[in-house]
Amino acid sequence: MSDSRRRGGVLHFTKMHGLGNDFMVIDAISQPFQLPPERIRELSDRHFGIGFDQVLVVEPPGRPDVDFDYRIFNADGSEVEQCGNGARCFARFVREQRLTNKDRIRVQTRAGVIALDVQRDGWVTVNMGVPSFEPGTIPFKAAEPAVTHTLEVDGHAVTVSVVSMGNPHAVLLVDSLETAPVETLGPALEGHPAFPERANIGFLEVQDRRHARLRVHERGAGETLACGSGACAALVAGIRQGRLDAEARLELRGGPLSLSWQGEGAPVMMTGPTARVFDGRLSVPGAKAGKPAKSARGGRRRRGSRGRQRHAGRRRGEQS
Ligand SMILES: N[C@@H](CCC[C@H](N)C(=O)O)C(=O)O
Repeated sequence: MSDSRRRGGVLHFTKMHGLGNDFMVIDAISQPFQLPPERIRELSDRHFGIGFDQVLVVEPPGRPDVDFDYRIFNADGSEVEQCGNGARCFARFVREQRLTNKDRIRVQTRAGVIALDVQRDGWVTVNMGVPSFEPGTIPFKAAEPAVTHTLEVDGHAVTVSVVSMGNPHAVLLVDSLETAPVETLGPALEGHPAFPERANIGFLEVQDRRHARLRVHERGAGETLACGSGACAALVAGIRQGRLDAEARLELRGGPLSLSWQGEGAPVMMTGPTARVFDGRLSVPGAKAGKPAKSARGGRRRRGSRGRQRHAGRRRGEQS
């Protein structure tokens, strides 16, 4: 390890994206990681910072049956449970950094363990876990689970399907993505009192039983070009409303994802591409003074122990 890295003054990162949902990816196994929420907010800025929707952090495993711990921070600095597009980039990153050579990688998120399968063509299939419709799990304020719920927003009734993919989602069926009020209804529903921990809001236009289009206003990031967990939530909502088959292709603003869900109790499978954009170095003068970011749930997370050394092999600009 170089002197500057030992001093903790430089943070190495990699910029990646999954269908334009973009990330600052940090190897926190071979270097210390401390970015306070206000610094994440600054760095996420597309004019004054690096520009990203989420920060993804690779940590040593906290338990023996997983390969890594996977932490996620939204552009607003909040720590969250799940990021599907990020999970695919995570798999590519740990392999290219030679942190593992496995084709199947098990990672611990705040929402549980997910499995990442690297395909021969470089695409990654993620087992995103079993969706939950229990209001308390999402969390969502309702007496009992239902396929749809009605919320009031500015005096208007809005019908949503709510689902937890580890993180909270609401999905609205719309006639057209072009006229869907994503910019106004997205933020209004994200902060609706029925979602005590806010929510990601998907607008789903079903084309036929195996094809749909989706825009997502993400909690803590605004509208993004794609949201993997949002696509999973939209598939599940479309199936439960009788509009989609068990396997479907969802077209997001940044490109398509292939998804499948075999029904109640089964996990959602998501397959899509990843892209590595560039490697960078960041000066972090206050690194040692930083505190762990406040989570979207309001708690603070324990730092994992630092164990393994990385054998760095940096490559640039490769996309698959
Ligand atoms: N872009 C992600 C989701 C990231 C977290 C989300 N904004 C939240 O707050 O739950 C994805 O691809 O799933």
